[in-house]
Amino acid sequence: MRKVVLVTGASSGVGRALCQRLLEADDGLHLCLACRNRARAEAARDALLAARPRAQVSTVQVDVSDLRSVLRAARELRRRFQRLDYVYLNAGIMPSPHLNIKALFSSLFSRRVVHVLSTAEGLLTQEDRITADGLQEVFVTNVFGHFVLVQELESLLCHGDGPSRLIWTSSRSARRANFSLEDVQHSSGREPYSSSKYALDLLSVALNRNFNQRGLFSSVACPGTMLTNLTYGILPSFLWTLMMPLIWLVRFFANAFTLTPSNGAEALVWLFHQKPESLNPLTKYLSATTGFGSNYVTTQKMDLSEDTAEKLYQSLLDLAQRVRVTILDAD
Ligand SMILES: NC(=O)C1=CN([C@@H]2O[C@H](COP(=O)(O)OP(=O)(O)OC[C@H]3O[C@@H](n4cnc5c(N)ncnc54)[C@H](OP(=O)(O)O)[C@@H]3O)[C@@H](O)[C@H]2O)C=CC1
Ligand SMILES: CC(C)=CCC[C@@H](C)[C@H]1CC[C@H]2C3=C(CC[C@]12C)[C@@]1(C)CCC(=O)C[C@@H]1CC3
Repeated sequence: MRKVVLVTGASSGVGRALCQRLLEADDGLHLCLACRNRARAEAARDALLAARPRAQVSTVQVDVSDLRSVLRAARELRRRFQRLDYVYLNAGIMPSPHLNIKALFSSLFSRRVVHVLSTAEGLLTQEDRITADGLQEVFVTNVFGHFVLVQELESLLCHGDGPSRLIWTSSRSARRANFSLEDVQHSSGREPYSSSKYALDLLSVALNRNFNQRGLFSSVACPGTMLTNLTYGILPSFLWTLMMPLIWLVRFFANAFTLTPSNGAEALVWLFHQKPESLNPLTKYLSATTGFGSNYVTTQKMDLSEDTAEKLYQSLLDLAQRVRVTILDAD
């Protein structure tokens, strides 16, 4: 039977490159591209099939920031499939980023330069907004919409017939100091992106605790810094092009500059090939590229407590319950 792999945010960037690399490794897969824009999803599907005609590629429309759309997509997936072997929870946003140029320059002359250039600590803030469901957009897109999707797909993921896998696209910029259990949506801070990535690291740990016995395993990967629509929102493409000689030099010291989405997909593809029991739930798997352009996977112990992970999980369960009631009342 063909393995079924669902990828959110498959229409561009690392999600699209991941699909291409998965089919290069095994064109006997069924890939389902979960995208918010139908035309971009179809274009990605056509390009994948042109390169691998033997593969099966389908699309499903989902806007993970809109919970009605998530419920609709999950219903459609339950209708189409009996099981999902892998779900890549990859769609993500960083809206209206502001790069602190002064902090960037001073970091270039500090001893923490490699750390700052790998994590963007102290360099970036964002403007968040509230969605029609009354939730913070970065939180709902990067974390909560995916959480509700996983809940809705439970019957396809916990089927008792071998393990299923969740693989989250996190980030090296996930930072404990930017997350608070009292404000899980980061409604009162200026670093919602970092907070959301830290929240999904916690969530992955909690999902392992609650679902491993039922055959569902969750992992967290970071693709490194790549040139995608997300990073072109931070600086325009011509500036990236101008900085490229400097970045190639920096890459000899900072392995996080994977630069292309295909390089960035390294850890996500590597995880696909691993036995879930062999993975550490408290480890983040990082794509890395050497100064000479070779890709490899490295690991980082996540800076979190299992107690906080469980508390976040419980608060997301509560929130999901409340939101469902509101949606059902309105319909
Ligand atoms: N670029 C980088 O350096 C890094 C990126 N990441 C993470 O990688 C992931 C992919 O980003 P990347 O490839 O860089 O950027 P892209 O902007 O190229 O890709 C983001 C993908 O998410 C989709 N998406 C965004 N919002 C929604 C939504 N509401 N519903 C459904 N899909 C949505 C986009 O769809 P559409 O095509 O319609 O816009 C797109 O396919 C993100 O989670 C990001 O945080 C992590 C570390 C570094
Ligand atoms: C000289 C040089 C390397 C300049 C680049 C400066 C900045 C534009 C980058 C430095 C650290 C980068 C970074 C990201 C974006 C680009 C930088 C701020 C991310 C925030 C992209 C999305 C992530 O998930 C994490 C990345 C951390 C590092």
